[in-house]
Amino acid sequence: MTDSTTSTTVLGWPRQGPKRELKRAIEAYWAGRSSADELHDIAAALRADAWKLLADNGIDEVPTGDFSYYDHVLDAATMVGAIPQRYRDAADNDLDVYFAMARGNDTVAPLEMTKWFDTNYHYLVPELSPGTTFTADASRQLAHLAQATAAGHPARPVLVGPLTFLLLAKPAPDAPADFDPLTLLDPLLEVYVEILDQLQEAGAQWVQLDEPALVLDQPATVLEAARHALGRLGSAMKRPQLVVASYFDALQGAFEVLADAPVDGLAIDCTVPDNVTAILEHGLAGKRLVAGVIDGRNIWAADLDDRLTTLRRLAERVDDLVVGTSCSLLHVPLDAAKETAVDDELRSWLAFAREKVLEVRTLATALTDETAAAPALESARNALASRRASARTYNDAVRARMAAVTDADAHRGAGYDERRTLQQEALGLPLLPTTTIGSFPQTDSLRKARAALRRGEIGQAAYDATMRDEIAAVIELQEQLGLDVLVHGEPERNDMVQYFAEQLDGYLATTHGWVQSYGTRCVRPPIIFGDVSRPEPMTVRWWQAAQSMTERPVKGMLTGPVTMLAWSFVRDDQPLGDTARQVALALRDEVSDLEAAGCRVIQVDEPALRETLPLRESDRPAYLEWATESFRLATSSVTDATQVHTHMCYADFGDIFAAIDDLDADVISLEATRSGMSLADELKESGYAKGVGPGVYDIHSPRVPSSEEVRELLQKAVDALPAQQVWVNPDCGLKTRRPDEVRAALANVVSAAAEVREGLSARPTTARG
Ligand SMILES: Nc1nc2c(c(=O)[nH]1)N[C@@H](CNc1ccc(C(=O)N[C@@H](CCC(=O)N[C@@H](CCC(=O)N[C@@H](CCC(=O)O)C(=O)O)C(=O)O)C(=O)O)cc1)CN2
Ligand code: MET
Ligand SMILES: [Zn+2]
Repeated sequence: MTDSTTSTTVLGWPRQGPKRELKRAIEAYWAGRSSADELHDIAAALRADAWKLLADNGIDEVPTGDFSYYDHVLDAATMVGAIPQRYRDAADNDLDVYFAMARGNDTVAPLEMTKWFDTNYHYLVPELSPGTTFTADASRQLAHLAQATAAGHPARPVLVGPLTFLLLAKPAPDAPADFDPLTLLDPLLEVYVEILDQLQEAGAQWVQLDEPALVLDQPATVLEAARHALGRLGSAMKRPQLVVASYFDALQGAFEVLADAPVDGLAIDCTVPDNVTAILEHGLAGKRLVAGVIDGRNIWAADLDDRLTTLRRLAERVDDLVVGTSCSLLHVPLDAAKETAVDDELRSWLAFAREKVLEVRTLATALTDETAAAPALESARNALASRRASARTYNDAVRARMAAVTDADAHRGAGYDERRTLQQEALGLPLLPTTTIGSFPQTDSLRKARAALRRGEIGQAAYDATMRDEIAAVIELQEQLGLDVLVHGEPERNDMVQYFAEQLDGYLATTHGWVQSYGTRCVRPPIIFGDVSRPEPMTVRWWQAAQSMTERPVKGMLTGPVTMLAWSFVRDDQPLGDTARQVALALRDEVSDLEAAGCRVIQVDEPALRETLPLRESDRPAYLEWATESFRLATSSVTDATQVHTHMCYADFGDIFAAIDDLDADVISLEATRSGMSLADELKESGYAKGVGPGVYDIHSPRVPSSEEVRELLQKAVDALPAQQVWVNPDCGLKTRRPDEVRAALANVVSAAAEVREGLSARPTTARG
């Protein structure tokens, strides 16, 4: 960096590669089709390409160590030696121990996985206990740093910070339940000190410590711990300069802690106006500011004039200004220019990771030399003007319909008890009814058929026939297994959000826009660019096909409005609640059409309801209001005898039981296995009184649970809850599992349900059917 130009960086970068090469390499290693060395080579080449792309596009300092084989929180756990003994015993080399923690193996279940703040990225929850001894292992960080340095890139290792690490961790199974991981702060800090020493020794000028947990509502004790932690790291004898990064929301009280800390820089999310105000008001006491003015989480080309104004104001207040992204670009796809199926006008509105790098560069250039940046600023201005003026974002019919929505539209006719009676009459289900969450394995042959259709190698009729065959096989399997409420298996879906987005107006699906969701699993979040409506039925023919093959009820299967938003890139030009209502009305049409076709059980999945909950408590009531209302708007057109199901997975449901109740769904299935069915007690305490299926089969692991394991979990559920309330189902859909795993696991689920049912009928007082 020279004095005359403003420096640039990004807080992190997508890991999968332009063609998801990392995914393929890791899955090949898992399948025994390639060696660890082959995996390491492919990964190293992807890192080299990524850093070169950054450097070629004017990024001065590249992030390193954020490139993970599975998850950066798991990497942090490994780095500090927080590896529970059962994983050390479960494999004979470090890489396989790592993957055992991530996804389990034949001998051990994986760590719990949950959402990274309010994103669709998932991390593995570190397990800590009073006996945890931290040990430093910076080998990964050192190797990546050495690789970048050798390639000539100024590099900045990125580490999950010690506070966020502890705040995201949970007590190990053998720890006292009230054990607070924060009590381990001091020993953990000593390990960080050691790692910082090693990184400095290896030539790192700067290290980035990610502390996004500081944007959550934290009690004074945690802010005090933050002060203490940064004090300790800041006073380390030998260390690189430290930049502490926070993102996703306003820092509020934590701002002062950071501004006062004896560290050298702060990376602050400057897409949050409160954060900019705090910097302008209080300054940063001489620290470097990595100003995160480019949104790392959405895909709209930025208003560069507006961003430049912000940067100029910041530049007056801080001495050392670096232009950057608000967070890691992990959450956006790589390259909008690759979306050649999108017309030029629409594509000009988009900025994926590569385009965001160019925006960062343009802003930095403009700060010192506006003439040099003028052409880029001008083209950004044009793109923005074209989007703002476009008729494609506006639909009169949708607007008129939104305006006509009444309160009654968002409410069922009768109350739950009355509906329950009518539904039981219509469906005649046994006690502890068994069902699945919707998807059956997405096999290679299904994906190949879809790819062939896309390439024009087969026609629509042949494709549909393949899907019908699959539906027939899935229906037959469920009948053989003895499940009570069946599903068609979702073979036709590439993804539960993208599939619907492709059929809705106002939505744009991408071809190459992959974003990591967890481990090697990726999604292509579609883009809501305009008013949303449903031109024609989306699922009815698949449901009809399935129902024509069986006497048992088949669930209609849709993705709910909140999840459609949460797993898409959303408009930034209208309130989220308005977009949610538009999607809800489109889904309402589908719900009505399913019911008209004879469907009596309709599931509308809302797995993203919890993750979309604003990080700050003060923003939550308004969100929950529009979120629950839009779900009810989507589902309330049906008669009382039609059973509405919903489903949610991997979340702490504790803080949203009231909202779950507000959805007024007749039955909800929830993930519960990895937390050992502690959910059942929480449900009991909450007083939740509608149908509920706490999951008894962890579908995120290839492990097949034994019938005994399932029975124990289910027994816990019926011990806590009235049996007539309880449904039996896996934690989530089965699309990521292999057919043989699914058959074996579901057989155990069904037999466990039968055993528990039998046990209950031996004690008739607890089981009124
Ligand atoms: N959007 C979303 N978010 C979610 C979930 C979800 O289901 N959807 N579930 C939770 C967990 N997240 C998940 C995310 C992804 C996957 C997943 O299985 N993803 C698949 C891709 C799914 C997909 O889009 N499939 C397409 C494209 C498949 C593909 O890779 N095709 C090949 C070619 C086909 C071939 O020859 O194999 C290609 O395009 O290169 C299809 O089936 O049509 C993967 O990573 O492998 C599962 C769970 C939370 N968040
Ligand atoms: C991530 S929630 C998934 C729900 C969906 N119906 C499925 O089974 O795949
Ligand atoms: Zn799920």
